[in-house]
Amino acid sequence: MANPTDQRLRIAAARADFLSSGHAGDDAVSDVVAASWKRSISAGADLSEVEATYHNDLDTKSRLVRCSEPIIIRLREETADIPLSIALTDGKARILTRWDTDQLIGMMCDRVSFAGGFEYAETGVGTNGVGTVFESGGSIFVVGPEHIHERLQAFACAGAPIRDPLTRRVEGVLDISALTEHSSPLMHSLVRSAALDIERNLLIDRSQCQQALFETFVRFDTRTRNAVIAVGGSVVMANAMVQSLFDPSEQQSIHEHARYLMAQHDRPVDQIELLTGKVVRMRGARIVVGNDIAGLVLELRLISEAASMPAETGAFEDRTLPAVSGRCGGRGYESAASLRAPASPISQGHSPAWRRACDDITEALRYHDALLVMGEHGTGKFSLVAEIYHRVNPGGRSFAIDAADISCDSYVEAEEALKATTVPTLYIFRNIDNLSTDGVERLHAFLETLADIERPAYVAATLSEVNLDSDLPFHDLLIHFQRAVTVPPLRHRAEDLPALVTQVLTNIADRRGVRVSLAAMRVIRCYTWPRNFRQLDEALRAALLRRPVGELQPEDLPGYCHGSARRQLSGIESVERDAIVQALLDADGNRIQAAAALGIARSSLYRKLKSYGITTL
Ligand SMILES: Nc1ncnc2c1ncn2[C@@H]1O[C@H](COP(=O)(O)OP(=O)(O)OP(=O)(O)O)[C@@H](O)[C@H]1O
Repeated sequence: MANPTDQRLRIAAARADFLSSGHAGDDAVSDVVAASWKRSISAGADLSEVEATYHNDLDTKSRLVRCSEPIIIRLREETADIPLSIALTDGKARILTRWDTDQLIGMMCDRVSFAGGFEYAETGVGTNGVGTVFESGGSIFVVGPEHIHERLQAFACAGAPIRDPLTRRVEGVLDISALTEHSSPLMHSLVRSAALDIERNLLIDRSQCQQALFETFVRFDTRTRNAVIAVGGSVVMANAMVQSLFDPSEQQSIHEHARYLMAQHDRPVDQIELLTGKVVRMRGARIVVGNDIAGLVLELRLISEAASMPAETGAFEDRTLPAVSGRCGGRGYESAASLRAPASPISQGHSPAWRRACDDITEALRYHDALLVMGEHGTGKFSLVAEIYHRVNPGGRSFAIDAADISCDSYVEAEEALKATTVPTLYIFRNIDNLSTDGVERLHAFLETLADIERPAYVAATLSEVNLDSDLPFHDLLIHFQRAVTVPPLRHRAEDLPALVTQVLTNIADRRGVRVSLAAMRVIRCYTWPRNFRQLDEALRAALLRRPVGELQPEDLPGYCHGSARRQLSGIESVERDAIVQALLDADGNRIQAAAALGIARSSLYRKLKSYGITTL
């Protein structure tokens, strides 16, 4: 066996050859290292400057950190005599925590930005004990000149992937780094066995979540004769009463609604009407383990067997969308002709959360309660309130006033005109979370005047739920409202989606014979639609440009529909995701061909597919 110094000299020579000729030589370095050098160079890594990007949005209290901590503490104790740095990264090669057994190695690591918050992906830093693990999918020991980057050559780094025990997805990397003169091949074994121990802890933690869910389910089940369900992750449990009271499609709707409640902040208490007319009251508990929501256990009471569905037709014949929309900015008022009414009533829909929102809005308008309508952008908050109002008050009028208009000077004039209306009128203030302090004061004064005048006035305001936890000025207005309703996002209306797609298609391609194929509908169902109706509308319009008549296919839909990434993608990421979707479509879904066409390693392609949530191709 060659001594370590000779071996490092051979590697240094191979690296120099590679940099001048592009070939890694025959056997001085392993195939994994040679492939990493090639990737690093083609990614354009600068070999003289460490380009580790800094991130300040890391989750340092994650399940991974929690499960890793005891193992890392043990590792630190076992290696206390050797100058080492032990680092843990998240699933994007970003360093979450680093522990040093010696000050000097800590300082050396700081100098090359191997520290909390920095990203050690191959694209920025070249071959290393973190990024190369993500690219190769396996553990690695990178010593001295095997680092393609000059400034990392003083180090020896052993890295091992930490996989989720059930999905096998790489959740992070455990890395042990030392100066080359202090390194030993044992570092590689140490890091692998510690990573396995962390995986074991992840498994125990997951089963703790399931255990907590199961125990709460059993507790509920023993203290009641009612139906009880538990949902969490991929688990669904139900007692015998659920089976005898509800058929499979009703159970499906209940599960869907339970998952919706799980994502809400309020106590899980609700009453819903199922498609079959059964009215179900649900009340339960959210199970939290550490920072994670493990699931929801609900006790279900059947309130009535076949309550009639709220009238959706008939009374709707003379429905008009907002009769008048107030606009200011020098243009005075204009008719709401631009607010195009969908071909059929918006309030039609069978998802329990949607039915619930419709019923609550109807009730609030009947009782003249000032109403806050919350939900994501584009869920149809405004259109729904306007539609229900015109159904409840067939002769009534409505004014829609946007936050931006309240903040502008000509609002004073608009305000006077609004107050002069004598017929029953609904005032809908849109997106009040966007109001400035000045706008809030104006609206506050207007709402106070409205409360004093003696004529039928209805008030509703829309806002985006994400801003509820903020300290934005609109909070001062909340005293004017008696009721709050949440309009669910499209992704929580799975059973309504086919009808909604048809509705949007009818709006935009009225008389053309256009349908959506089953495969395209599958893609639409899988996507999360963060901008809801507006995005669905855009996606279907884009699809119609590709196929103006006939049956829309998956490939007609924009690239992003093929992913389910929940996070907001940057501009570059969106371009990359679209290129990947196109390459996969061109290659008929063949990953090897698509990777070759894109010029990236197959492992990189798989990683990107996961990161962008591309699953339907
Ligand atoms: N059921 C539906 N079918 C078809 N189109 C709909 C439906 N509901 C809403 N839309 C359309 O979706 C778009 C967004 O609706 P709306 O403005 O009512 O949503 P919003 O939640 O108030 O949005 P924002 O929060 O962004 O103000 C509108 O163009 C509207 O016509």
